[in-house]
Amino acid sequence: MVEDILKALSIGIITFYLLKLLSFLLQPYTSPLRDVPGPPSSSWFLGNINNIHNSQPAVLQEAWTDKYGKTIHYKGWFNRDRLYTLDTRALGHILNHSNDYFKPELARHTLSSILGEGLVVAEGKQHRRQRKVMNPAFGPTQIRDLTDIFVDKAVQLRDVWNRMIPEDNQPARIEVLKGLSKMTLDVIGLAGFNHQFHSLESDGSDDELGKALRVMLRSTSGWNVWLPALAYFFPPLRLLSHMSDGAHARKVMTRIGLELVREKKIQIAKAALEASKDGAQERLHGRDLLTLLVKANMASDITDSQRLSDENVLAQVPTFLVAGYETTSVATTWCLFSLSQALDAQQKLREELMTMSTDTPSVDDLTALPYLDAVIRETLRLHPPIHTSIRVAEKDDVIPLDTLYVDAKGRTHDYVRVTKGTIIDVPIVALNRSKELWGDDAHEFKPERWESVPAAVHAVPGIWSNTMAFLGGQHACIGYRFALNEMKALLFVLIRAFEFQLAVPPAKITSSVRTMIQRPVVCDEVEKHSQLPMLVKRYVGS
Ligand code: HEM
Repeated sequence: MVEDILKALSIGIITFYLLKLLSFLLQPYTSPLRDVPGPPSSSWFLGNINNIHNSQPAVLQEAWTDKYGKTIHYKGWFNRDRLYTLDTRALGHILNHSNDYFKPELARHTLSSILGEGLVVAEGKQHRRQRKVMNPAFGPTQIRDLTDIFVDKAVQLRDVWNRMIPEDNQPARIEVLKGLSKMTLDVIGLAGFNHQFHSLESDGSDDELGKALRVMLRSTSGWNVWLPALAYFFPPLRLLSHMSDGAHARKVMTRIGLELVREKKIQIAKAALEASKDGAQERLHGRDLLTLLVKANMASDITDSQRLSDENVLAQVPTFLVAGYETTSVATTWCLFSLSQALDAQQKLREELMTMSTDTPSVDDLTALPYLDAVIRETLRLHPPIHTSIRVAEKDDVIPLDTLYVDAKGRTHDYVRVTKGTIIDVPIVALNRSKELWGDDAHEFKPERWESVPAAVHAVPGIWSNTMAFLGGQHACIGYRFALNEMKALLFVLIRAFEFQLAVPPAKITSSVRTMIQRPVVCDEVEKHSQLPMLVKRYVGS
């Protein structure tokens, strides 16, 4: 009898999984996307994935949309249909219905094995809860309070580069990405947790948290992401992934993160106690993101059900580090690249910055510089560090379109239908460079375009400046004000101090492929990974 039940149960389970596998493999024949125009597949196993991975971000997709229209489908793994659209209405729908469109589970699993269940990984109710408690720490007033950290660290970087230039001011060859990365790491350490990485002074090689971060970042690229991905499908492999360097680094980060969170809690409780004794205002002046987050989470005006668990608070430590440091250094590096290709713009910017009589500007000084603002907007439009995002439909849905398409059977549609499980690309760089939106010069660096932008770009569903650089909707970048102020401080200090030229012919600079972040690479030195060698000399006036 028991044997029969076990047998029936096994057959049931096997049938269930076989049916699931069959429906997975049959998706190309059943998907409503099959009649949407799109390129032919290159292989049954990889679909068009390899073509995409072997080309510069969005270049291939741009050729497809030129040929087949704004809304297309292409083939993913096992030839499964994926949706790709530049239609701003469709993208607005996807980004603003974050309960119906999540990050794919595999991506979240891989990310959570590195970052924990922080804001980047959380979805649905959990995401809303985390975001609500975290939003105040990233408000305009709070970021304004961090400006002196941005400026001090920019000045420190300036002094490091200054020492590399000979006295006779012959241009020094400086790999600017390295210095900018050290600067942004020091900034996120101080502004994020009041932690000193000291990477600009001593390479930070002795700092335990810095070491752990470097290992964790290595584990987010190349072959290292395959182990957590495989462990997702074959759970026994999770034992192996627990023994990896990345897992060890995560343990270190958890331990240090716990100490930081505990420290902040004690400080906050102490400040509250002192205030209750003498009725004075709370005296805690911690302005770093983690203090503000812990404080918001302990506040009496939120209910227990809205409070984050210690584990969720802790997960924000690697989340801030990973989300906030490389994105900003890469964006500033692309800005220096663009300014080295547009020397008139570099000089115009310098002249504007020189009108300020201070070396250490306040946030109001930085905000009062329109050309600086335009240069940053143009950089993030043309070189958004994150080039594409990705979502999966959590339910069958009908996505409205602004631009109609004609399907393979000659029928016209003003919507596209997706079924649960369909993967959708969210094009960031492709939309930022769309000629239809920005005009024929969309691929050129022209800060002047921000004096009057085309009306069409108002339809872009991005949170900032009619671009997708920081995405839009409920998952839009929480740190965008932080990043913009940091970039402004860096450019203010560096462009006033130095003149920048490329140290290699511009045609040799390309963008990394197969990486989530678009990093500059010298095409015949790929073994050195990302870098931007520049010739830097002091600006001595004209
Ligand atoms: C130029 C610099 C930056 C760029 C271009 C950038 C871009 C982005 C983008 C595109 C996303 C959405 C990712 C997705 O959902 O697929 C995002 C999310 C996020 N960013 Fe940034 N970011 C930058 C700087 C920062 C900084 C400085 C911080 C923190 C100090 C930060 C923290 C975050 C967090 C926590 C999220 C997840 C938000 C959520 O899902 O609710 N970012 N960022």
